Amino acid sequence: MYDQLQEVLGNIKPVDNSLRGPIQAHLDDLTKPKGSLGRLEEIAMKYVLATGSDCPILKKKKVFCFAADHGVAVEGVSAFPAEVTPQMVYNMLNGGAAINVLTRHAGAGLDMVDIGVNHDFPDHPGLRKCKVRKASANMAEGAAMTVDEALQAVMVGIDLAKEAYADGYHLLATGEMGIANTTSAAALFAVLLDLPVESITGRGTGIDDSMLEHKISVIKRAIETNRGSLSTPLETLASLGGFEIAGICGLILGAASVGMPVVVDGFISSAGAVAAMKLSCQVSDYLFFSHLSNEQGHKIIMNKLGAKPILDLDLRLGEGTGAVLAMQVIEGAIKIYNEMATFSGANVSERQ
Ligand SMILES: Cc1cc2ncn([C@H]3O[C@H](COP(=O)(O)O)[C@@H](O)[C@H]3O)c2cc1C
Ligand SMILES: O=C(O)c1cccnc1
Repeated sequence: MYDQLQEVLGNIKPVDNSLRGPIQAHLDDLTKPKGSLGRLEEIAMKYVLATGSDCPILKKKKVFCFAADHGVAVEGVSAFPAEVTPQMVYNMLNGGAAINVLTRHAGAGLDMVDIGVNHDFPDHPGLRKCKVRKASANMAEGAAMTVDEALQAVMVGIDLAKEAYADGYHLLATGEMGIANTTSAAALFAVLLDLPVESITGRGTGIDDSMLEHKISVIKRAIETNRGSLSTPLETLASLGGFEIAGICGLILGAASVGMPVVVDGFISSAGAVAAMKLSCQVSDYLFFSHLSNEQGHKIIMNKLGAKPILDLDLRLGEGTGAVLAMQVIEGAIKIYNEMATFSGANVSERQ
């Protein structure tokens, strides 16, 4: 499996920056003052570079919402019990969660992925059964996953991205559900981005001051406990991550390896993205960060990555909710690129 991952990493190519000039010339030729569509123009530039096509297509889009349980939940780091993870997966399969409403609104597909929930789900057309194990282990007492399990979860994400590409999807988004996963995400940021734990640990589902202090101490203990196995990004992901975060990392790598852009949701999905960025320095060319999460530290993380999230709506939910909203902004940017009239008179069909 390690060889398969290396092959995928080898297939992630830097975008062709020689296309920047012609793309900018087209944006400047659109019937508007130069630069007046602001970030929409940056987004169009990024999407066109990522796909490498002067006539970009953005029609089929899908959110993959990865669900998993976390052993560290027993430390009392979330405002909700672990049982909420499978309950929310059922809610999502029944169409009643926030992500269902927003994917319907956006005309996007939604696949739920059980990659590590501590529950046996019946078959359901909206559920991908890809469980690696029923919950990660408590990272405060040892590695959350073995390296082999983390690799398996990364490969699940890679395979789903490649399958979506083969099915004709143009844009993917990440989402997640897993009680206590802001604890894992914060631990990963602290180690992978060398940031102080206090600066990137937030209230998640809404914990109070004393629980926040406790959460910070649990994360510090997890980092100390796993100190001997944090030397590579994959080892760090295994020691401190979770199955859904590893799956998100894989989805990003798989999509980038076939030249398909991915929208990264909030705080937790960003941890999967950081792991992917540590495994491949080219992958960021294919990533859109959907929104600035209201979770403490996300701004510090975005600044450290030099990333400019598309939206800032004080969201702090996850599931892929910000990502699917941002997909619609990206769609607007691509319609602008493809459909506006130009000063020089060239229209889309002529460019085709
Ligand atoms: C009902 C409910 C729906 C959710 N949807 C996403 N999350 C979000 O909250 C969790 C992370 O926060 P923490 O680390 O504090 O547990 C994740 O499941 C995340 O997706 C939810 C949480 C709850 C309770
Ligand atoms: O931004 C997120 O992904 C997030 C923040 C808080 C709780 N759950 C998810």
